[in-house]
Amino acid sequence: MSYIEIRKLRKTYGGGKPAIDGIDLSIARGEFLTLLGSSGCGKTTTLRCIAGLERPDSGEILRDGADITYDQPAERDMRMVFQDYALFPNLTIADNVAFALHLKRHRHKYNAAEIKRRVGEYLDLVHLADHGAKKPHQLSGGQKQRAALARALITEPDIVLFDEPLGSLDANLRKTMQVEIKRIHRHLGKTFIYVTHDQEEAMAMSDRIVVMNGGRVMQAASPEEIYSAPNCQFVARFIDRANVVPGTVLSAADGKSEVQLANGQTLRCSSNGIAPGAAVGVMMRADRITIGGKPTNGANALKGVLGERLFLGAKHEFVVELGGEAGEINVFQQDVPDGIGGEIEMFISPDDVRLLPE
Ligand SMILES: Nc1ncnc2c1ncn2[C@@H]1O[C@H](COP(=O)(O)OP(=O)(O)OP(=O)(O)O)[C@@H](O)[C@H]1O
Repeated sequence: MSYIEIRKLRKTYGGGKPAIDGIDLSIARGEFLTLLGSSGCGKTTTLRCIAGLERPDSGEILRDGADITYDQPAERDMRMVFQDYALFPNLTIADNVAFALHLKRHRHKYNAAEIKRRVGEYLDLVHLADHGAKKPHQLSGGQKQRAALARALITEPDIVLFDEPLGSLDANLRKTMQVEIKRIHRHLGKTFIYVTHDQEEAMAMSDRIVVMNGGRVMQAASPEEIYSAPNCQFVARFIDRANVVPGTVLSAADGKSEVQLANGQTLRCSSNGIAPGAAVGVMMRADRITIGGKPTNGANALKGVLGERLFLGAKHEFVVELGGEAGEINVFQQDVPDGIGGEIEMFISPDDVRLLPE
């Protein structure tokens, strides 16, 4: 039995379409789980139902097998970290962090000396030891989010919920805070449930990612699996904009297939259980395709016309026109091949060609 079990959770606001439409999820104790999807897909609603801030219409949420679906938020031993920090502007950072320890349900556990010691410990954990006496307006965005994190962690909740906590920080600070949150997760070993629309952030931080769309779970798997073995075209495209070219399966035997792309070229790949004759999306990650050079043993060859080149720093992104209904694909490569505007040859291993059902 997993730690948190969510079954057929549904929530509709007003009379419209369901915000979440039958969410099933199992979450292990100590896991770092990320709900990932574009705006409006139901991530925040799912998180708020787990926190008890929203009442689902139906379905259930179990914790260690006990039904907590309609428990009050304060009874859940969970704390939430929000994008806008929600710090009290008139209190010092130390008093903000200490705040929860003064609440009725925690008050009996701590005397003044213990509160001071704990506040010091948690300010230290988030690298704010020297900022306890300041007011929130004297801190940067990243420091405010660290203070909010310390405030959430100080009561040692079993589950910490994050709703786009880094959404208002610039790109560099986001990266630093991602590393910090990951470090704190490893250090504390608590269950972290994290919401973001940023797939890079989800990939970098999570033990497991739940890709959501239209109020439903599309795939729940490790970042590696979501990246290399998406279960549908939506997930493939959502994660790092995979190339998905229309094609038809020509043959399938012994787990191996041949697929014809919409421009007539054929590729070898694994069959992924899809029968001959089926229309499929053929996924090829941009970083698994090589333009030019010598093919490795058994690689597929593919022809196209080399188009735009975008310099991305560590690599280039090339747009290659495959022709006909096959459209364009993107290829990541460090070096710049000859022949922009001309026909080129590309190579991809059969293991890197994945068939996805229509
Ligand atoms: N309080 C509310 N009243 C009415 N509709 C709501 C409310 N909260 C969310 N919704 C709607 O429910 C759907 C899911 O919203 P939700 O906030 O869960 O999505 P999200 O994936 O977290 O999106 P975002 O990243 O934009 O926050 C959306 O269509 C949204 O407009």
